Amino acid sequence: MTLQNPPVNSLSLDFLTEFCSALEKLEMDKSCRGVILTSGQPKVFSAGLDIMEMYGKSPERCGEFWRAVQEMWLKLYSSNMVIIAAINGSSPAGGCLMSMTCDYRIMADNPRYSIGLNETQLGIVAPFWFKETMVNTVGHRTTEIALQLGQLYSPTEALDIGLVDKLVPEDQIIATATQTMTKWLAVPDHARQITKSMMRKPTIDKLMSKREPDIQNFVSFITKDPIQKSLGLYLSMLKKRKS
Ligand SMILES: CCCCC/C=C\C/C=C\CC/C=C/CC(=O)SCCNC(=O)CCNC(=O)[C@H](O)C(C)(C)COP(=O)(O)OP(=O)(O)OC[C@H]1O[C@@H](n2cnc3c(N)ncnc32)[C@H](O)[C@@H]1OP(=O)(O)O
Repeated sequence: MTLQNPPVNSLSLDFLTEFCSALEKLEMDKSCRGVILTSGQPKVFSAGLDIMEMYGKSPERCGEFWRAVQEMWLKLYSSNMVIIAAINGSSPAGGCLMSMTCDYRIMADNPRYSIGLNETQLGIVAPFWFKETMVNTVGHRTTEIALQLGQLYSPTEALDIGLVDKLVPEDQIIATATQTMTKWLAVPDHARQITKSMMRKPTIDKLMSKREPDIQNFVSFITKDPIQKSLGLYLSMLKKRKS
């Protein structure tokens, strides 16, 4: 699957809805056992959640957006398929979350790229299921530091902490992902799927049992004046950086 939402593959409500529907089709297609997730945009895997969906929007719209974010996470994290992230660009925040739901992460070895959960840098807080996905990937202590600082890691640093599994030159990323897929698909599906579910079920069940309160929490947090102000400042910083 190639992410195509120019310019930076930000995860808007429309994009998430289309993504989930495409993933569901593949999930139901018995001939499809694995997916390589990559970006069709230069330099960026995904810029994370579309900040415009969280800024100046009505509570109803924010709730609808958050349900779509939950759905994307649930579909990816609980997929029966092998999902390999070919991270061919920067992957902050929601982009990092998306990568962490995959079974294996291969990143382009380019020091200009970065990956991590940088929410605190925007004045917002990574929800418990973002946090738990990171704990399940890199461990508790590393997550504690990463989340409080809102740390973005270079590919080499990300490899060091286990946030990604392999670095390769960018032009070899799909070939490496394909070779890796062959190795993963050599394992009998049922045994691998049960094992994957055993590892991830507690985190998935936790969100499933708290979906509505999690949406309420998000809406009440994101619509607060100081949070809106932080997001506004961050957006203008992003635009200014360009000029
Ligand atoms: C106890 C209480 C607990 C309560 C908890 C409850 C709920 C939790 C609440 C909130 C959690 C919300 C979680 C959010 C997670 C997220 O994903 S937030 C998004 C974070 N993303 C970022 O910080 C990335 C920002 N972007 C960049 O750093 C760069 O754009 C890039 C990705 C590195 C690419 O750089 P590049 O130079 O190639 O591109 P530009 O910077 O020039 O960008 C082009 C264009 O795109 C716009 N843009 C970039 N990122 C986003 C984005 N995420 N959303 C929307 N728009 C984006 C940028 O502004 C440019 O626009 P233009 O100037 O109009 O062209």
